[in-house]
Amino acid sequence: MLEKDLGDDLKSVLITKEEIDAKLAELAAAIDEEYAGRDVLLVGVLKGAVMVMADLARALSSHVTMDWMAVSSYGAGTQSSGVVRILKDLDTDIKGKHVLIVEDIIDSGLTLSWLLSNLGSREPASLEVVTLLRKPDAAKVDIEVKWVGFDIPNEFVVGYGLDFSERYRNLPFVGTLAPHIYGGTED
Ligand SMILES: O=P(O)(O)OC[C@H]1O[C@H](OP(=O)(O)OP(=O)(O)O)[C@H](O)[C@@H]1O
Ligand code: HPA
Ligand SMILES: [Mg+2]
Repeated sequence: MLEKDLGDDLKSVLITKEEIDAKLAELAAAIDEEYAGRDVLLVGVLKGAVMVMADLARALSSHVTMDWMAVSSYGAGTQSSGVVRILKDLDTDIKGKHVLIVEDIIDSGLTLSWLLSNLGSREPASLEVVTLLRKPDAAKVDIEVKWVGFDIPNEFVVGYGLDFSERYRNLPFVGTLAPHIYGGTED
């Protein structure tokens, strides 16, 4: 799957496109069951969640609407700064709506923890989270997440929406970055 001419930028493929597709179908079935007969507003967290949102939304049978929020805590680095900034707010008033936050990754959990309290204060009827990836060993805050695709090791990953300095988002799989790209040490 390295046909996109990545040279030696990647250390390994962690999750293949086929594994992502199968997992999203599984998550979509569980989400459809939970929201049966109810409208759900999917809130995608830009930019990383674009691929998850696009593929998950198409796998759902529920009536959904979509909105987007852009926040940033990483800038160009590989460590969360912990300081969350709103770059784009929702267009929708979520009061009384069933809101499902769609994320690509929960790493330290700081972004999501902040989002949950921010969106929670807007009085949605319900507020849940679906994330494709989570790094349990990197958690700095405890968050309850209803739907998790894959728990992964505490390594910086790219692809399927995830970037390093805005690159690699368009890879169809999730891979780990070679240390020489981000200045880490070989192991
Ligand atoms: O759990 P945390 O340590 O807070 O990290 C998770 C967040 O970091 C990434 O976003 P980023 O700020 O890099 O923006 P991007 O989606 O535009 O790349 C990712 O998409 C999550 O939103
Ligand atoms: O491992 C990661 N890769 C890319 N972006 C991220 N944002 C949080 N963690 C990561
Ligand atoms: Mg990023």
